[in-house]
Amino acid sequence: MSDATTQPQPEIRKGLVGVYADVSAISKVMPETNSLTYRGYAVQDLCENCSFEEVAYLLWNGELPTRAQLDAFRKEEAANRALSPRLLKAIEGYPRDAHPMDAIRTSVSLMGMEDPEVADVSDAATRRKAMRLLAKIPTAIAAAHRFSKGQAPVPPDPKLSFSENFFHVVFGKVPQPEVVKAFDVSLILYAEHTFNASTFTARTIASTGADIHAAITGAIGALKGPLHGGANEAVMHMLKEIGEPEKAAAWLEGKFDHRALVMGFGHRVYKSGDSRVPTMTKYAERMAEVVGDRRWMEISRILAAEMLRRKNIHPNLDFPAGPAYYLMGFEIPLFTPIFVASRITGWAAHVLEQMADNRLIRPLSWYTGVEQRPVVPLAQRG
Ligand SMILES: CC(=O)SCCNC(=O)CCNC(=O)[C@H](O)C(C)(C)COP(=O)(O)OP(=O)(O)OC[C@H]1O[C@@H](n2cnc3c(N)ncnc32)[C@H](O)[C@@H]1OP(=O)(O)O
Ligand SMILES: O=C([O-])CC(=O)C(=O)O
Repeated sequence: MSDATTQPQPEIRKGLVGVYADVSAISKVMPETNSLTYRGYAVQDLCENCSFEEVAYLLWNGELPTRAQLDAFRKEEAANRALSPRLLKAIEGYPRDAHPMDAIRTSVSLMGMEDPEVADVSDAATRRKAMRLLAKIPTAIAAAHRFSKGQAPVPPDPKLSFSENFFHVVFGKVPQPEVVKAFDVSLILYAEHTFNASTFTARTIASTGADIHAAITGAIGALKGPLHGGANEAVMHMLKEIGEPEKAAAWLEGKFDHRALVMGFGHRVYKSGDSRVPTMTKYAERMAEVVGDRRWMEISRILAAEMLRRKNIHPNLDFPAGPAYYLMGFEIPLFTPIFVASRITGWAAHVLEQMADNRLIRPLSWYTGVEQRPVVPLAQRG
């Protein structure tokens, strides 16, 4: 019998809208004030005063590092950046046209098979594995990207900061400090955001007792979707499709006519503005000045104003991040992998938190299918 024939249907919150699934001490989203804190620090404050490495340390340890703690953290991260020759060879063998998100998902899965502590799900081993993932993910993203273009990978440089090294492994050079700072800020803004879909995926996988590589592989799969992390790529495709500021309003009107989604707008939790957008927009504007191309920010400005006026919908972080990465010189398919390189910090913090006080995540479904019925043997099914 279907559940519906025996009992009244309980309240079902489709998409788990508004459901508190657990407690967490990592970050807090306050939609009523459009604000976000990591371990009690406002994200804007962290962006102006800290490096991405300090924020990674904060997310994993609960406190900002002292100078000595930061030096040790940086040293360990830098020392773990290289990939094994076997992993590099596997990456070289990926299909040339594979999406970089599929490539990094597969690379993280392979890192798990190679990791000497893969089966150890203790807190200490999971922290060491999180560090190895943080360090190796940029190298793996860049290697797949370069192989796909017929270029040799650039070995990571342990003397460079996390953000400098990201540019180094992708392009073979580090841009001016202003560009590196804008990139570092984007990583801080992308690092953590409570129980979003990919983080919840990571926690669900960790709740089964599986290891962090399994959890992060699943999280990357969840992040790829255009309703989540994939939106930063979709935003840039949209801006390029519009092409010129004069065409933005008419283009949007066409979307309204078809009730289509406009990428980079809307959010499950923030309904009156994403806390991270003003900071990211400021740095995207700086990139437009550095590059001397205001077109994308001008189109963005018109879209944001019209979306607000016509639909009362605000942009989310992916909206300014897309053009910022484009202006920094990244190819569009690298945008969501950059999100991975940052969010590994938040994901790992949640995996550790889930493991520290675990209960298997297993909700219920309300059955609405056909009534129970006998199996008709194959010979009698016609
Ligand atoms: C880093 C991140 O992951 S941020 C999210 C990135 N994703 C995107 O930018 C994709 C575009 N946005 C969306 O698809 C949605 O806003 C989501 C998935 C982010 C949030 O979805 P929900 O919380 O389910 O929003 P919900 O569907 O309730 O939206 C309320 C109304 O606004 C509309 N709406 C929401 N976002 C958009 C949008 N981007 N374009 C047009 N209309 C929108 C919905 O259609 C809905 O209208 P209705 O009441 O007439 O049906
Ligand atoms: O919180 C969400 O649902 C999506 C988001 O903004 C993020 O993961 O950064």
